[in-house]
Amino acid sequence: MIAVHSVSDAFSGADCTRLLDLIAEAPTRDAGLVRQARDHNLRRADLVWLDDVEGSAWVMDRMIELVRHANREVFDFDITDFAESAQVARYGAEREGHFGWHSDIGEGRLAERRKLTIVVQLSEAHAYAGGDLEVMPGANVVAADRARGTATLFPSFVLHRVTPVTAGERHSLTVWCHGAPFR
Ligand SMILES: O=C(O)CCC(=O)C(=O)O
Ligand SMILES: [Fe+2]
Repeated sequence: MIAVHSVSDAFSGADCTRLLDLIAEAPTRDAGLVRQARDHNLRRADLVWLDDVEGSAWVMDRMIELVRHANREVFDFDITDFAESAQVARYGAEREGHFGWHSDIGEGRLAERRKLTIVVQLSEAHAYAGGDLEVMPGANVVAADRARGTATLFPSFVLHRVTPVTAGERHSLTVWCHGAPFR
């Protein structure tokens, strides 16, 4: 089923703060830890992979529970694993952080097996202007709920984007679920 599914309060405000604090403490000078997206026209964001962040295992535990429910109730996809690290992205107004229209299913051993994408809003909605996550499950564009702690789930093949941040900064958590290719 092609759907955009929203779960409010997937994370509490305290959870969001705890995760952002972990990221802030991470040794960002380690070149392997904070990576820049390569094509700056498509994407401008700073990325941290949670696999590199000590003490963040609880985040994936929560995501697994969330997906278990959502997949049973809404998607019913064949999901077998979480083959990639979760990612925290920061989109800042200083360079109009954004991510153009794209599908998460791409070339590559892992990206081609993506089935479900989950994005959690880690910032307060009023902490930034622009920075809307927009999803296009059909002819219409659906704007994700900006409320902090809300999780937005959609099939990974569905086009989506993050509009440029024009003030403040937006943090998001993205997790992918994997399985046999769609057929
Ligand atoms: O930050 C977001 O809201 C979306 C991130 C995204 O689309 C991705 O990492 O593929
Ligand atoms: Fe994406």
